[in-house]
Parts: sequence; structure tokens; C-alpha cells
Amino acid sequence: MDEQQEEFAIRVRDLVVGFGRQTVLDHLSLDVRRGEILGLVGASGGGKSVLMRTIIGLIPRRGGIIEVMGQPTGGRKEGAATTWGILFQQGALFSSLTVRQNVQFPLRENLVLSQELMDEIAIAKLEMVGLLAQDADKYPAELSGGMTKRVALARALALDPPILFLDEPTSGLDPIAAGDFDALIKTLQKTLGLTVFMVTHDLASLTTVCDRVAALADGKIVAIGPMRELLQSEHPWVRAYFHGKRSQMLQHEMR
Ligand SMILES: Nc1ncnc2c1ncn2[C@@H]1O[C@H](COP(=O)(O)OP(=O)(O)OP(=O)(O)O)[C@@H](O)[C@H]1O
Repeated sequence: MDEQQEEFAIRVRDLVVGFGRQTVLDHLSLDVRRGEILGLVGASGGGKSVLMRTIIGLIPRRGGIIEVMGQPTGGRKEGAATTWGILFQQGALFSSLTVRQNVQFPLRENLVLSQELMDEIAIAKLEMVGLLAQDADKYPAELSGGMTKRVALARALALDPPILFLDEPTSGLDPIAAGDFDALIKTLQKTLGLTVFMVTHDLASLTTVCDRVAALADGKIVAIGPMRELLQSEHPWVRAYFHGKRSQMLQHEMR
């Protein structure tokens, strides 16, 4: 593996993705460094979810190259579950399974382990995301929004993947729960050395947990860097996003 491959967890080059006549991603390039938390912002309907889903192989591409941990992804499915964990926006837990069974789901799908070991792993993962062993027998309907996200996170981390994809992780959470969740992501990044790719509109998350922020506009990454650099960007969409009335108000309150 050469030095460049070592440095990047995800490399995207000239990615083109579309549906019918619509081109959503238009020769998009992006590097995600190993061990960083990268936040992705963009207009609603601008293609953030499409980019994430294309990287993980759920949407086919029309052109371009995607490498994950130094390996081209071209349709490769095997090994995916151990390479990345995914937290979808609503948590997407299986409602008929308990918390424990939800966390164990990827283990059952990918490994052959004794029930005892799977129980131990499930409890360890739940504790890692700040839940208690007694939460393991609850059903998703019995959980708060914050707990649901934590269970989904425990499930995403069940196979110890080096990369974590988060789709608007703090949406639907109150500011305290959102702040706690952000802190948890930061702790996991530091303790596990995770690379985190996070789609978010949450200015607090962008400012407090993201090492870098990438802005998606017109199907391309038009700005990327630490938040303070994005705030200086001259790109019209980036300026409108971070310096519009609503953002200004929030940034002022965050000072
Ligand atoms: N499976 C699909 N089939 C057809 N069009 C799609 C499909 N998935 C996404 N699109 C289109 O691609 C565009 C980008 O959608 P995407 O969900 O990536 O936006 P987004 O940036 O994540 O938006 P939001 O912030 O509102 O979640 C939209 O115009 C959407 O209608």
C-alpha cells in the first residue's frame, strides 16, 4: 500500500451518479482522511445521501472511482460489513427484535459465534455507547429517540468497522441529547481510531466534532477544510449556507 492509500480511508475521483436524465453527482472528487470526522453539508436534495449510498454500494455509478481503505469498491459486497458501519437517519432498528437482538444482527449475518459470546459482545457495545445492560431486553418502541440512535450506533459498531457513516445523526434529538451524541461520536473516534463520514445540517455538530467539513453544491465538492476555513469560503452557496440569517443567528448564539 502506498503512502496516499495509507492516508485516506475513502478516495472518490470523478464520480458521476444520476437517475434518468438527472445528474446528481457530476465528476465529484473527495478524500476522507483516516481517523478524521468529516462533515458533509449541502442543499436539500443536493445529493448528500446519494453520495453516501454510492460509496457504500447501494446506488450504481455512471463513472468514476471509489476506493475504501485502499481497495476499489466496484460492486464488491464481501467484507463491506466489516469495513463500515452505517447509522441511517431514523435509526432503522428492527421493531420485532429486542435491543440485544438488533445489536447482534450483524454478528449473526457475518460470523459464527456462540450465543454466550454474542451476548457478551452486545452488552459491551451497548455500554460503549452509554446504554445499560438492562436496556438490552427492551424493544425499539420502548426507547427514546436518543436511545434509538445509540442502539443503532452499537449495531453499526458490532463488527468493529474502521469507518462509520452517519446520516444526520442528531436530527430529531433535543439540543442536550444531540450534544451528548456528538460527544459520544468524538469519544469513539478518539478511542477506536474511527474514521467518520457524517451528513449533517447541525451547525453545532459541524463546529464541535468535525475535523473538516465538505460542502456539496452543483454535484461537486466546492469547499473542504476545517470549519473556520469554510466560513471564509467565497463560494456563493457556501456563503449563503453559513452566512445566511439563520446561520448567523446560531453562530452568534454559539459564541
Ligand atoms: N433512488 C432514486 N431514484 C431517483 N432519484 C433519486 C433516488 N435517490 C435520490 N434521488 C434524487 O437525487 C437527488 C439527491 O437526493 P439526496 O437524497 O441525495 O439529497 P440530500 O442532499 O441527501 O437531501 P436532504 O438534505 O433533503 O436529505 C434528489 O433530486 C432525489 O430526488
